[in-house]
Amino acid sequence: MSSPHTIRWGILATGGIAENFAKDLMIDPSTRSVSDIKHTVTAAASSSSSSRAKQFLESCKCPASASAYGSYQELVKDPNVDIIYVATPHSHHYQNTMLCLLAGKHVLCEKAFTVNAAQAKKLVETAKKKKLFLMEAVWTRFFPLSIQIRKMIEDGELGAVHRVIADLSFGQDVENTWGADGAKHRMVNPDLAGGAMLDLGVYPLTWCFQTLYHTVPASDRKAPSVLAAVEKYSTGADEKTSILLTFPSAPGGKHTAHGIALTNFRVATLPDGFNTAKPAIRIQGTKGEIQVDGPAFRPTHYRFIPAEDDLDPQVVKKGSNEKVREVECEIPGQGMFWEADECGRCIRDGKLESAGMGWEESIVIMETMDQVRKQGGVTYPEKIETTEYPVSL
Ligand SMILES: NC(=O)C1=CN([C@@H]2O[C@H](COP(=O)(O)OP(=O)(O)OC[C@H]3O[C@@H](n4cnc5c(N)ncnc54)[C@H](OP(=O)(O)O)[C@@H]3O)[C@@H](O)[C@H]2O)C=CC1
Ligand SMILES: O=C1OC[C@@H](O)[C@H](O)[C@H]1O
Repeated sequence: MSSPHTIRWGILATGGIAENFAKDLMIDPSTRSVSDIKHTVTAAASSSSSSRAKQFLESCKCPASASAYGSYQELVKDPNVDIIYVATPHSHHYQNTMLCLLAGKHVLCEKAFTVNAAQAKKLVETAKKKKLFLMEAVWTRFFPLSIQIRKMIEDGELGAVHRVIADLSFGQDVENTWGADGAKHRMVNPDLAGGAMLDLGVYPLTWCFQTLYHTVPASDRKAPSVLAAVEKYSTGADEKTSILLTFPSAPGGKHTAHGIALTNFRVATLPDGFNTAKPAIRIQGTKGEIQVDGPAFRPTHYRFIPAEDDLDPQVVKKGSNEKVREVECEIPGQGMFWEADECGRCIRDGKLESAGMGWEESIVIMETMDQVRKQGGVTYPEKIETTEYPVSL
């Protein structure tokens, strides 16, 4: 057996998700039955200070040899780094990712990829030109659960898929309840491209796209039409966003399908939290339905409910459907290592983009979100919408 390929990560920013990601990189891949890829963290950078970066590396139990930088500019020059994980707020993804690419580093950039589609296209153009790997960090797509569900759809187990309903809502009233500075929190602060859609809505959109778009042959994929209802906080960021997508060419035939993506900061997907075994996502086909229990970003359980032969609504049936299949997909850690493994394999194999979260699909999703924002009148400051580089934020 050949030895595993080791990928050397640099972590750009030291906030909440950077910590989860770096800790996942440190988990032995054999615990998830992976033997071809290994990860190490060789550097981290904080825009506040090198001591913050050092403290971060220590708390994530990264190797003692890892370098701690007090600026992102220093990190991108480190020759011991292969790929950089960008974990800043949405507003900064374009500038930070461009910095890495222009310095010759591969990049995994947190969701939402950018503020708008124009920025996403520029990053892709740059990665292509510089022959570098680039991927939006939609970790959920790389869970075995997501891969299994996409395969079931591709294999026709659901028949013709006509509707997907997906929700990720936190009833948190962020602006008013997250302390005196609640309105400045990255989730609702327009200066940081906050808002329910860019922060949470990407997950219900991911479920609509990975089931209704990704599962049809690439040559048949067509962008959906978009209808949105959007309500805003006093900050100007969206707090309730409901999106109705019509996909012209859905899996299982040449029919249309509706994708309904819901996100909301005032009410939760389930009022009793995320632990209840209730669906946050429903994928409905002519042969049956898959229900995925929430939360939409890190689901661990789904059930397949085959359609009854007799769907006559006049016939009232009692008792349980014995053909229902419950599937538990355990996650040994936070679950961010699967997207990291994908980056490692792509870099090892000289691929610039991942088949699981390809450039074109990230761009189509950003275009969808551009349309939602336009319909809902959500705007962000020009300096974070621009494709100019460099811009100081
Ligand atoms: N995949 C997932 O499950 C999750 C993804 N995310 C995504 O990750 C990104 C970061 O989110 P999260 O870690 O929760 O955010 P945090 O606020 O916890 O961290 C963001 C970090 O970005 C850096 N930063 C640079 N400039 C700024 C600025 N002007 N304001 C605030 N922070 C700045 C800071 O690090 P430093 O001082 O070290 O430079 C800061 O700690 C977002 O894109 C979010 O959507 C978030 C949560 C979960
Ligand atoms: O990506 C995310 O998923 C989990 C949420 O807690 C977080 O706010 C969001 O950014």
